[in-house]
Amino acid sequence: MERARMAAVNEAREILLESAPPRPKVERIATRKARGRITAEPVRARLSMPSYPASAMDGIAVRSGRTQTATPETPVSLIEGTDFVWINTGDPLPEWTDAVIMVERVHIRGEREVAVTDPAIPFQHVRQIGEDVAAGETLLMARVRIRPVDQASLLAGGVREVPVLTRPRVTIIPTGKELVPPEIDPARGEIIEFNSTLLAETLQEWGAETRHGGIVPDDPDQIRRAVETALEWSDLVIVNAGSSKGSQDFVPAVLQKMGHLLVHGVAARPGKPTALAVVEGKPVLGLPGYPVSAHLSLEWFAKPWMEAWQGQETPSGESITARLAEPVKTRVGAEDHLRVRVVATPDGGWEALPLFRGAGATFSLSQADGWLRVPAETGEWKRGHEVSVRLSRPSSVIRRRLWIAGGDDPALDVLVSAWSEAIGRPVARQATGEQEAVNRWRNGLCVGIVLETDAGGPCPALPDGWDDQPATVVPLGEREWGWWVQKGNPHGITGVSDWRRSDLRWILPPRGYGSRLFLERLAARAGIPVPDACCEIASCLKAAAAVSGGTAHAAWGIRTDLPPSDCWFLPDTRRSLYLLLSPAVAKATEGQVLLALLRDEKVRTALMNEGLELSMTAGRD
Ligand SMILES: Nc1nc2c(c(=O)[nH]1)N[C@H]1C(S)=C(S)[C@@H](COP(=O)(O)OP(=O)(O)OC[C@H]3O[C@@H](n4cnc5c(N)ncnc54)[C@H](O)[C@@H]3O)O[C@H]1N2
Ligand code: MOO
Repeated sequence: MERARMAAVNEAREILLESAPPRPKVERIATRKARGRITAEPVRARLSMPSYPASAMDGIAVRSGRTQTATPETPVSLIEGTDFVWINTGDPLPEWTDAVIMVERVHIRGEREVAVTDPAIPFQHVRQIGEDVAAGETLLMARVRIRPVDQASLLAGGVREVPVLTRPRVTIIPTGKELVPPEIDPARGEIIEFNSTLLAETLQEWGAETRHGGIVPDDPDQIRRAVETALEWSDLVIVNAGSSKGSQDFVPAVLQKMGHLLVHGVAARPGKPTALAVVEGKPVLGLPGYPVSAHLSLEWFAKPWMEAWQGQETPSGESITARLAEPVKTRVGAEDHLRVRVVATPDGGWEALPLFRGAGATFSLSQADGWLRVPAETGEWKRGHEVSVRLSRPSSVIRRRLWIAGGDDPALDVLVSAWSEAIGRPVARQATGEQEAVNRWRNGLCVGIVLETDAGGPCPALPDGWDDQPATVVPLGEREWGWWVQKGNPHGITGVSDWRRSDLRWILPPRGYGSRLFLERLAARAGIPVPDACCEIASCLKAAAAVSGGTAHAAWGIRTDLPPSDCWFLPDTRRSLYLLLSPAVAKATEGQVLLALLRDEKVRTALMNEGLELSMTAGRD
């Protein structure tokens, strides 16, 4: 097989557009169904609007000349039928009249007689024929994306059908023997097939018509047949997964045989194993299987191709300038695309927090606020470096969002969600270590932090707020902490004393987290070193899931009913949770609403169902 070149993303995009240029056709469709479609040619009005001289006000239609001498001192008397007729907004003007006087300025004199005290100007309050739209006027130019206001003006001009570009037809073929449709719960070794939904819905947002080509196993003949079938209907075909170097990755070779493989591999992470081909003059994109890689690759190649089809850009997210909350390290030689969460800073700026980089992390795509592109030649950016972030959510939504930082506790999602609903503002929770939470608080990057202490112990030290006032401390309640082990506790784990054993793997909270500091103190007291964690995980649900899958024998976490049923919880200790609210927010309505929610029976029950044993004083000052 001839080896296709590894190309820079920009270069690969140009090769694709040159080798498989889009060929849109024209169709006429009902104006009423044309929202979002692109005009194929200029569209002219067929009719004038209004099509007759119409009254713009409720009142009387008159001959303006009859009213010229009217003043408050010398009113002019008018007789119905001869000098005026009553008329309503939108009514046609009788031919012998040329002006309308509003009813508020008309003085009733008798049953058929009125008086006016101001002269009417010719054509006052009269909408002329074609005043809005004149027949023959160009209402829309070619290559305009039709909006509801455009549909209205087309219909006003009598244009019931409009010539538009056909929508590009795209078939998506997911490949992989491990894939099962989303309707089926996967068995071990199976994966829910969700990429085709991600790709199809995104393409539809950009204006494509999509079809699902059905899940195809990793078999060159079946992939080839699926592509052949798809090409009969489609303008563009996407084959998803099987584009890398595994023993089952047949897509590039199949495309090479069917047509011309233009590019295999782009200098970008994620998204590297992208294959671009032309078959029967149509583009066929082999997108990587990982969802983040597929999502990015779709943006790099399918989007510009669709933009070329439509002759215009697809509306896309804003770009902002943010400071990095952490240093970023990447390998030079390929551009990197990082998902980031964005936090508004008190000085009106933005901070960007890079998220987990795994290309399989679908959830982080949904959590992210935007993308950070690190150029191929950049290896490192320091904390505080100014970067450009392309947002995937409106900046106005991000700016209004309130943050709570601190250890991970799924019960808090109940509270945060109820709070967000009650105040009509987005609220987000960020799992961080204790020190990091306090730092974020001091820098005004969060309105509250959650800290834990020994049950019954004193309140946590009160860090000063960034406005140097003490925090409002809200005791939330107690939590049972312990070890998540495999069902039946086959390794007879009892707790910290087992840290001496060499046959066990442990998942511990990350360094600096309150729960980790607690374990470190426990170990020091018992004179045992903290073991090397096989992994450090902040989320107790993720930690328990990893234990159930056999990654580790035990994970430290809180009791909750949510983890997988094939895990057991061994209770160990009780810890208290405190919410520290910023002085400004505690005093404001937002804070008062939060305290009221903590007294609300429904919210209290929901929190207790999540395993948080609420303090009697939670929410009371
Ligand atoms: N030895 C190497 N291994 C890998 C390389 C490499 O260069 N050398 N590249 C890695 C990179 S980078 C990527 S990205 C992946 C992409 O590989 P494929 O395109 O061959 O995709 P698969 O291996 O078939 O799948 C990856 C992953 O994604 C899941 N998947 C696939 N399709 C779907 C779908 N429709 N919905 C949901 N999830 C899907 C699949 O089950 C796998 O878990 O290769 C690396 N390997
Ligand atoms: O390039 Mo792959 O797309 O990182 O995961």
